[in-house]
Amino acid sequence: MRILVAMSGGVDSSVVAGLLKDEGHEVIGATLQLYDHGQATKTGSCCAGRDIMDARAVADRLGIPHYVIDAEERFRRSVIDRFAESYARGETPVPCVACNQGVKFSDLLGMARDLGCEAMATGHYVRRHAGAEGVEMHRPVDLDRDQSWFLFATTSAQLDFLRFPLGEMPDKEAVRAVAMKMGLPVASKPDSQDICFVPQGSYVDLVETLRPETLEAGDIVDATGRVLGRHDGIARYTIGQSKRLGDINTKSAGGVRQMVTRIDAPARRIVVGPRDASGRTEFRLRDMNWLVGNGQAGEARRTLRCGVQLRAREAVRQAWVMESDDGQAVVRLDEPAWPAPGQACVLYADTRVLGGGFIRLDAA
Ligand SMILES: Nc1ncnc2c1ncn2[C@@H]1O[C@H](COP(=O)(O)OP(=O)(O)OP(=O)(O)O)[C@@H](O)[C@H]1O
Repeated sequence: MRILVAMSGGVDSSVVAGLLKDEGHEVIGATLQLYDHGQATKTGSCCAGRDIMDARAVADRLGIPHYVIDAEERFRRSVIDRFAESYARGETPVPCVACNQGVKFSDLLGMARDLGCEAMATGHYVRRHAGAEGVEMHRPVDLDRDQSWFLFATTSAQLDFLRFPLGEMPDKEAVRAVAMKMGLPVASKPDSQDICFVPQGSYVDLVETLRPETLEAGDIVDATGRVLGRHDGIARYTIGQSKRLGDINTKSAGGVRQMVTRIDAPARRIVVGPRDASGRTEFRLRDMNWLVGNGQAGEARRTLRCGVQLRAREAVRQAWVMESDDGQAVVRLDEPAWPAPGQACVLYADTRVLGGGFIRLDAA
């Protein structure tokens, strides 16, 4: 079949292109130019200028056509700006979900269809296979590389069209070995970093440029509003954090350890509370995407007993999840946890992704 491969210039998607070519498919490579390469001098990021050249070199080596698509404006609006705005609301954003939905699985997927492709493949580590109800999404074999949490918003229609050949790979070494065997020029290239558009760990600089108020100092208060100390910008904090609280925790040596329980963005305040008393068992999800049940009009709303994962690298917790109005859901955890608004809550049944949504802690 004719298949478009989303090529980042990294090892993973290069191997995907090679594997599909070897299987006899008509492979077309496409790389998104996601931001200004004049400013993007970092290495190891998925979208720096160097990576476009790498993707082209791999395509040449494989003898496949390769397109470069200017998605800079789209990426800036739907990923980078929203990332900063989310911090300004006191949230902890997940930009990779916005990128998958707002760029890769929209613009690029549309281009694949326009080119007459029957599928689009990426180097994401996730498995997709046919089940009784239709196509299912599962965690990959290599759980260390699991990207299913970042892909929860993939719709059933998108999933139908997508392919993730690396989901069955045992580990990254095996992927590199394939790259080596195929003679791909990127076989030894370092892995990309967590957030492609920020240099190593300094998302704060970017957020400060776009929304300076999120890095202004403010008060750290307890639940009653009593001032306990000062912070250096709400964008540096997330719910459940106990670092960066100054001497609040050392002062109370012998006392109860404090952690962030709420980020009050309008008042620029960080609210803290004792760990054991501040967890919550109930919260809401917005923008739900369901990959289970048909959800047609007239069907009963979904109520699931399942596992939920509240952060990218966190253990699964047991919960009830009840579908509610307007694409929302209510989560009721067995044990208290510290969900952060803006993060994803992904629903699992063993390895299968049942759906997910974004955490909201406000009452609405
Ligand atoms: N700039 C881009 N253009 C086209 N596709 C991309 C781009 N960046 C990422 N992708 C696609 O999304 C997948 C997952 O991206 P991610 O940033 O997680 O990269 P990765 O897991 O390090 O993979 P790789 O080794 O291919 O960079 C990639 O394997 C690729 O298929």
